[in-house]
Amino acid sequence: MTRAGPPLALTLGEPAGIGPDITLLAWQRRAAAALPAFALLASPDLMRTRAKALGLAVPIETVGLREAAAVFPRALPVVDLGLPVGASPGRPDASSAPAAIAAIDRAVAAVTAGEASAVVTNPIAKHVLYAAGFRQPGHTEYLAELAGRHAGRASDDAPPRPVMMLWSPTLAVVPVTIHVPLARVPELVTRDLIVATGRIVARDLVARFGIARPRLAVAGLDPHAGEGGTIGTADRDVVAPAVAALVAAGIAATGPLPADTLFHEAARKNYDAALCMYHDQALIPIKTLAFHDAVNVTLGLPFVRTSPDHGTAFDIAGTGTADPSSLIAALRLAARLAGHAPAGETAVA
Ligand SMILES: NC(=O)C1=CN([C@@H]2O[C@H](COP(=O)(O)OP(=O)(O)OC[C@H]3O[C@@H](n4cnc5c(N)ncnc54)[C@H](O)[C@@H]3O)[C@@H](O)[C@H]2O)C=CC1
Ligand SMILES: NCC(=O)COP(=O)(O)O
Repeated sequence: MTRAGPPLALTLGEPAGIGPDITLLAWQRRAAAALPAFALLASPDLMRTRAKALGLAVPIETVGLREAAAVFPRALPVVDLGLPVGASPGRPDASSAPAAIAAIDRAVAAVTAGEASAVVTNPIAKHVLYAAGFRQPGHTEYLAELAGRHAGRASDDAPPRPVMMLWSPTLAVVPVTIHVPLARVPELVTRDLIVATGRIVARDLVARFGIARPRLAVAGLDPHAGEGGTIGTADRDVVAPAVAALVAAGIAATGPLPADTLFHEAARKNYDAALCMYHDQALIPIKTLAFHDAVNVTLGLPFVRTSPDHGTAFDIAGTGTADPSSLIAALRLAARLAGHAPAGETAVA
């Protein structure tokens, strides 16, 4: 259960959602799940109130990041952000948005300074943060912005390009476009975007996941991958040239492949990750096959970030029915990708 090195930094997320619930439940299962030490960046009062409401006997200690790993075996270590958190379960309140954002900021500062080994985020409600002025579509893009800000102190490099991957032992998928309206997907799916995304995925599958020669399956955009240009031309004119460019770059990419037959059991044996053209093309299959095992991993960052695959689940927050499995998987995967696997576990692939 214990691990060497600094703790994982776990963010507050949306306090009216199930983030506090699954955090308490994950800590309770720390021994059975062989969890690495983590520190929650949140309000200790919020966590005490939620633990009481759920009837969970979870001791909560307010700590600094340096003490978190030592405290973790006996109590849930919480780093107090010192910001008000007023939302109650199932009733999001924009006044909590600054605390949710501050937790992400603090987690990135900690991992950049070596005080945390990786960032694990609890789910945020995007519309709540948008209402409070948050300008990025989600964590994925905001983490890249923060990484760029930290790097910017030392270099003039462009901010990193973040790539969302949903990973599970059963399937890994990458949405090439993420939180955009479906109507805009055809204009946003460009050859350059597919190639840049594929290159980052291939690089990080080698570097972080230890897959020597990753195989990428690239889904077509249109039905039957365009049926040779007779059901749309995007697959012939955009996706196929992108796959050719990836192959020319030495990456084992195939496609465009019809998306409707890409995810059945036999097909999944042919690739390590599927590049999909839009959010639901990627997330529907993995959430159907592996809702409680899948983890959201951001590739392309200079640090490790994982998250549960699900959202805030306002409908069940504070009821005691939230399942912490995906958060547990996210904590375990973060430790493994950061090179701090619990004893006996090293490989990810
Ligand atoms: N990484 C992140 O920050 C993410 C945030 N979201 C946000 O979550 C909010 C709600 O999104 P929805 O589409 O409703 O998806 P959701 O994942 O929050 O909920 C969908 C359904 O799954 C159930 N569910 C989710 N997680 C569960 C768990 N751990 N145990 C048991 N049941 C669970 C919920 O009760 C609900 O019925 C949105 O505002 C969205 O922006 C969504 C996905 C990821
Ligand atoms: N649907 C996935 C999702 O919303 C996760 O987004 P992010 O906050 O991790 O960028």
